[in-house]
Amino acid sequence: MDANRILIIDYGSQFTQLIARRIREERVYCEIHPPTRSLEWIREWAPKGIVLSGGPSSVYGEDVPTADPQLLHMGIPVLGVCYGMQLITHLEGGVVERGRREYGRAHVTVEEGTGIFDGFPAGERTQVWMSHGDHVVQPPPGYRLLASTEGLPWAAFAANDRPIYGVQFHLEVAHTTRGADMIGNFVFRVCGCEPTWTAGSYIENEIAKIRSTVGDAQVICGLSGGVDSSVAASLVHRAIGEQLTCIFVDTGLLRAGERESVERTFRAHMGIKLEVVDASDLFLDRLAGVEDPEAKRKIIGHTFIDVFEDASARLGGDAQFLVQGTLYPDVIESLSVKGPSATIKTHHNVGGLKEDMKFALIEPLRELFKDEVRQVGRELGLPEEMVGRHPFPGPGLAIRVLGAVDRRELEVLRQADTIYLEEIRSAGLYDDIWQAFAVLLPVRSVGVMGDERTYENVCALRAVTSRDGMTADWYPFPHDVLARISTRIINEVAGINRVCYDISSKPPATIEWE
Ligand SMILES: Nc1ncnc2c1ncn2[C@@H]1O[C@H](COP(=O)(O)OP(=O)(O)OP(=O)(O)O)[C@@H](O)[C@H]1O
Ligand SMILES: O=c1[nH]c(=O)c2[nH+]cn([C@@H]3O[C@H](COP(=O)(O)O)[C@@H](O)[C@H]3O)c2[nH]1
Ligand SMILES: NC(=O)CC[C@H](N)C(=O)O
Ligand SMILES: [Mg+2]
Repeated sequence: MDANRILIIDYGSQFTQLIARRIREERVYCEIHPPTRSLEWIREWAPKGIVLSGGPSSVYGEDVPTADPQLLHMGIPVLGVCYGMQLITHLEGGVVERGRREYGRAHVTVEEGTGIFDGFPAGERTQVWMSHGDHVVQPPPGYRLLASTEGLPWAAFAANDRPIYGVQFHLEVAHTTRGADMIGNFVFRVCGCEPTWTAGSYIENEIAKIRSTVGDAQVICGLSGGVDSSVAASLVHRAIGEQLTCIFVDTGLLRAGERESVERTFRAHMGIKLEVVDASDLFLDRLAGVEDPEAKRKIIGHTFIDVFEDASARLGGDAQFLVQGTLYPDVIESLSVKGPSATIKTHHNVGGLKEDMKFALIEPLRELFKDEVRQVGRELGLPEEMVGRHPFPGPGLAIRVLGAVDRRELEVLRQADTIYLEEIRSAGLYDDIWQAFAVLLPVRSVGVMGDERTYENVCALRAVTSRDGMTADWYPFPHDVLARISTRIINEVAGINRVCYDISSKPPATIEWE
């Protein structure tokens, strides 16, 4: 286990994940946990430093998340960001006041170039990003000023006798120009971490963990052909070899030709036992008439597990473990166990699991972001055609045919999606885009084709750029490419007479429509 690790306590800020990203970019391992973790738990976890995130609450509010005041006296360095700084102030006897809301760009002047400002000359003015309504008016006794802005006398402070720091601004966002320097200073200079967190060290740790968990039991892996499950399978295979069998489920919700292409690539590159199960009737029957997106997701999650249990019994083995390619964002967005962040949607492989499932889960990528998984995949020697694939969600086309799903609509969407991706590839844009897909809307519009009136479905196209799927922006296609895609879909796909392009970012939208 990596001894160089930082604990992030999540007070519910939309930027908490970014703090984790920035720390990992410095090659230091970190995890996000809720404010309810006890001091004993923290001592056991043994972080070299603790970051208290921002959050929507006010320290004087009722029932607001807090911390044990002893947290600041454990001998572990602490950095409070925004709400985190206000909380330190409150716990240590300073004063926080409401008023003077400030959002966006500001400039701090560094008073003292030490600690997190190491290497900043005193008097340096640097751009930061603010998002707060409360602020520190009087620091706790024994704290001194590190930085201020024109309107904000206490923009950053430090305790005199302990490595405790607070910043009112968000050093984790890209708009804080020297935020990475400040985070680097905290983890290396203040906490004394080493930059040991690499894909290679991660693989070694995980292999050891998997071996000791599994022993000589049989293991199955839900393999979708996507990046995450391929990397997970390859990692587990390295750990336990022939004890692993992969199961690819044809859900009836896959894209055109997907089953064949996954089988082909996997058999060519992986050398792992593979079972292909056709469960399309089961999935489609259970989904018949179901309109609500969350209900659809839960049915799909349960059905996956039923199919895995069935396949495991048929294979004669009593597999005790199920490997899934679950990632950190799946977990963060599905559950609120990690803290006060809200449930956005139930990813089929997390919140959608059956309660009485007979497998124990092995999820070696559960703490990683997508781009980190790609790095691990490259390190494991997987081909670029697997590692560079756009993500495709387990619930597949069921969350892209909006509302109730049937075979006819799935087929219409499949045709549109194929054309869309063909054109993206032939324009050479596949690798510039993080994820692209078509959505079939349950809306019909009037058109005219060859002098005949048509009354058919609308198709929406989505393409986004992103780094880890947590935030995303719409992709600015060249207009001629959009024009070609639209013409081809309307001309070639019976059932669609209008094409729209989705220009929403995440947040406030999400990448998928359901
Ligand atoms: N058709 C499928 N057959 C078997 N398992 C599946 C299938 N689809 C999804 N899964 C399981 O659900 C997990 C989560 O799916 P998800 O789409 O997030 O990951 P992925 O498919 O492995 O990678 P990617 O995000 O690149 O598509 C997968 O890692 C896999 O374990
Ligand atoms: O395996 C999955 N099971 C799911 O239930 C699921 N829901 C969304 N996604 C994928 O996750 C990323 C973020 O999607 P959203 O912005 O729509 O939440 C995007 O890449 C989505 O395609 C899923 N993947
Ligand atoms: N982003 C934050 O952490 C905000 C903290 C606090 N609620 C404020 O408005 O000042
Ligand atoms: Mg997938």
